[in-house]
Amino acid sequence: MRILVVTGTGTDVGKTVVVAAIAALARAAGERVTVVKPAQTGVAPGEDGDLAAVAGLAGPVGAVELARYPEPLAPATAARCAGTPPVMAAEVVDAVRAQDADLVIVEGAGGLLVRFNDLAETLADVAAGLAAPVVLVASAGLGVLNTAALTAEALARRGLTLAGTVVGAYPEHPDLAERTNLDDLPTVTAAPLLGVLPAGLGAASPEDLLAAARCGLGPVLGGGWSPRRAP
Ligand SMILES: Nc1ncnc2c1ncn2[C@@H]1O[C@H](COP(=O)(O)OP(=O)(O)OP(=O)(O)O)[C@@H](O)[C@H]1O
Ligand SMILES: C[C@H](N)[C@H](N)CCCCCC(=O)O
Ligand SMILES: [Mg+2]
Repeated sequence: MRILVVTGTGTDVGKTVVVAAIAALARAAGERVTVVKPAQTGVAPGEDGDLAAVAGLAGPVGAVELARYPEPLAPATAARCAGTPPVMAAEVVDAVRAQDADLVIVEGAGGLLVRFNDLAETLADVAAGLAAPVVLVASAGLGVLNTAALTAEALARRGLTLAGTVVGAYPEHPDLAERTNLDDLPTVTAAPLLGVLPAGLGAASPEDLLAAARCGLGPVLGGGWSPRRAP
């Protein structure tokens, strides 16, 4: 079973779309895919969260959501507000390891060091517990070089592997920063740019999502990149 941890340079940068694109490619290759969302915030009980979005974009996948909090906040804060138990990194690790799938993709909430609980556990602890590589989903525009570099540094400090960066929502008419960022992201993260997905895919059909994934991520996935096998 391969495991991939997906984080972002922030919230709303296209992590869910990138998760769906990777899941669609894996499904098209005949793989059984499960997506794990440790903590879904900002969504009420019964409403569609990120896992429903992934299923709508990528087709049927295994889906595991360990906790849901209605306030649109970091999971630790949202759990405190709700007065319900927070998610612990060890339970995320256990839930991932319990899956019967060829590929398990774990999507964090917001960026890497957003806290799951008041013990200051984050997605970085989950990646460490799983010895899994991390994919960084980056925003496209001015400001991302700093947040991408900070994320890469935080991963390196913890001995975690940054598989590379994917720009989650690239505009049709990029400005100067959006164009030059494609050159600079690999430099400031010391990791490859794995792909670029066009903006607007959140509303795409499964067919269009798969086509965009093949163009925007397929050459990388087909070119030998693969998540490290879990121990
Ligand atoms: N179903 C959808 N229809 C239209 N737009 C969408 C849809 N889902 C996401 N988007 C848009 O795509 C962009 C990226 O959203 P996405 O949910 O992938 O971000 P994220 O990085 O996963 O955020 P989070 O930290 O909340 O998980 C946002 O601008 C969002 O408004
Ligand atoms: C509600 C939102 N869409 C995310 N799920 C949570 C993002 C938390 C970000 C916290 C922060 O970095 O300040
Ligand atoms: Mg998301």
